[in-house]
Amino acid sequence: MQPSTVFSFRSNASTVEEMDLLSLTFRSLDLRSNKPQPEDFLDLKKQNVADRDEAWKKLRRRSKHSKEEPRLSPRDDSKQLKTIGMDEVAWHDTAENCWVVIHDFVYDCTDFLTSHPGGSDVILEYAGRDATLAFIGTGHSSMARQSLERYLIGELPTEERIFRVPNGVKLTGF
Ligand code: HEM
Repeated sequence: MQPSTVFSFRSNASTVEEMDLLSLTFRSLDLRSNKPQPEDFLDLKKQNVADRDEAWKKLRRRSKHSKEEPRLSPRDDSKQLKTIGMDEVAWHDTAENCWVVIHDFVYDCTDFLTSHPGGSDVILEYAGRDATLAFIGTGHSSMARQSLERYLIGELPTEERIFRVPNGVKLTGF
């Protein structure tokens, strides 16, 4: 029997668009991809709740039959990652010392800041904080997602995670 997991998430999203971005984040994780496809956005723009439900169901069916291996960064699951809490991450919030959290993994992007194609400012805005939604929302390529691995230094403790739980991605209510 699968152990049950309590999943809670608090969000500051107040508009429909923000909520959509939020649910897309979860949805894309549910589909085992870090990046929602353009057609997913089109489907979700539908205002009618019944239409939306149908769109979700279609996406679910697609993910069920997908041959793609489930994978969130990092690739090498056997690598023992250091556990780093948000209280520690928060101290690294400057251009000289810049950590961000994406999908519950902690990245030190200090050396990458000046070479980031999107500029250093956009990352610095999230220095010492969770940058998952921003990272997904700006539509990074698979190359960009892979390059994250180079900066990986740890992961959040289980109780602080939003996106990953010990038995895999656990998302409900969507
Ligand atoms: C360590 C984390 C990050 C890595 C490794 C990374 C990597 C990259 C890469 C490789 C690109 C080139 C385009 C692509 O391949 O998708 C890119 C573009 C971009 N990134 Fe990031 N990124 C990171 C974090 C962020 C964050 C937190 C934001 C916040 C908003 C952001 C915003 C952007 C934007 C706006 C572009 C587009 C630049 C353009 O096309 O002019 N990135 N990033």
